Amino acid sequence: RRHKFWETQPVGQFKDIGDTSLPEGPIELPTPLSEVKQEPYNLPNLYEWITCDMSSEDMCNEVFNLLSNNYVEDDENMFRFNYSKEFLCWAFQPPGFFKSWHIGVRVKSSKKLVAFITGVPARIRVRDEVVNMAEINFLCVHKKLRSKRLAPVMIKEVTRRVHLENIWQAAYTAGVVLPTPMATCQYWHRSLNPKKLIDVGFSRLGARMTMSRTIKLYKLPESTVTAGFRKMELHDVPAVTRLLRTYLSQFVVAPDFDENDVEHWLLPKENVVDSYLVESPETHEVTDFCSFYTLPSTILGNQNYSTLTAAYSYYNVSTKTPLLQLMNDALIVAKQKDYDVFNALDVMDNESFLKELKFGPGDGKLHYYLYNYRIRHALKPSELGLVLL
Ligand SMILES: COc1cccc(CC(=N)NC(=O)c2cccnc2OC2CCNCC2)c1
Repeated sequence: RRHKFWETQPVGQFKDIGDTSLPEGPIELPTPLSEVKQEPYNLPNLYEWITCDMSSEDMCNEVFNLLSNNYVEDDENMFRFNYSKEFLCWAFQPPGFFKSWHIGVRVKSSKKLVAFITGVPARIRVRDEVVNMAEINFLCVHKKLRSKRLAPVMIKEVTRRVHLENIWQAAYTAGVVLPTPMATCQYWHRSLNPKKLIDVGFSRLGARMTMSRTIKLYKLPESTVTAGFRKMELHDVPAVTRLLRTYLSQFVVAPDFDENDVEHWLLPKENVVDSYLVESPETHEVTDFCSFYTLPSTILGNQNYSTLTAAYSYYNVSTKTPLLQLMNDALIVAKQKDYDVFNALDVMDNESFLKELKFGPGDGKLHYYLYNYRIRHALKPSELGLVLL
């Protein structure tokens, strides 16, 4: 019964791998809006759809609580993502967002929220085509309702609502292999608080290593080293947009950010996203940029700690400061802000600094997917310029 659902969907199928006769691009053509199913898909009897209005505090709380207790855990079920409420409100409401793409499932009787899925609009370039897509994320079914086949109907419903907005492609990631990854990335972790990471079982003491030797190994300077390194501010949006668009143009798949997108996704927001840039002291030109987003994890079953604070590498551009030095300054800032760990994928040019900055490989992979868009060969991570939350 592997992939019974995905075999029915317009995605690259395993049987098509290597079939060079199939053209790159959309798999199915758009249908006239009048032919898109007008009413929601049927849910099992006890459940009903709800469109989640994330501008409502109560709704934000319900979504936060569902995800906090039921969203993605690591392979050993020791940690669970714990996105903050302000992070979720930010993630769901970028420029041009559609409320109808914030989809929940309630129990009819109790009105309890038991499942969720979101889409946000994104212009994503694939080679030289800019495609209007939906970024699908935060698919979550309550632990008690797993294997009731709710996920396929939720995916079909968000697809239907995306089609109603005349959008026919999507991008998503998963820790599992589905038909068919457009890229498969390795994740890496850089310890900032090695003692806590070892205490909670995130890391293990290296062979022939003592704790004090390990703490010394990961020690970072108290302050950043690059002249002109500072937090990004609103007036930097045009310069950062130019820098980012030029940098991302080299990748096969990357967001087509404009100034509105940069203002939303990259302007620093407390406890959500941090962005820094290098402004040349001589010319006042913005030459480099680095950013990370804040995604804590609940530590499941540890007496001394309840939360792992993690920074996730977002978009980084180096044109003058060596990327190694720029990212070391990002580590220094993350340590100053008391993060426990700094995570990164081996996408873009990240491979060039991971080992040297003492990142260790994680125990899993993150697979990237496109919906209704065929890429002839899976991309190398270094060809991918897209980071999803
Ligand atoms: C440490 O706490 C965890 C809690 C849940 C899962 C994992 C492992 C994992 N699955 N990690 C990643 O997917 C990951 C590792 C490095 C960078 N980005 C990542 O995922 C991002 C992007 C995809 N959506 C989730 C966050 C770790």
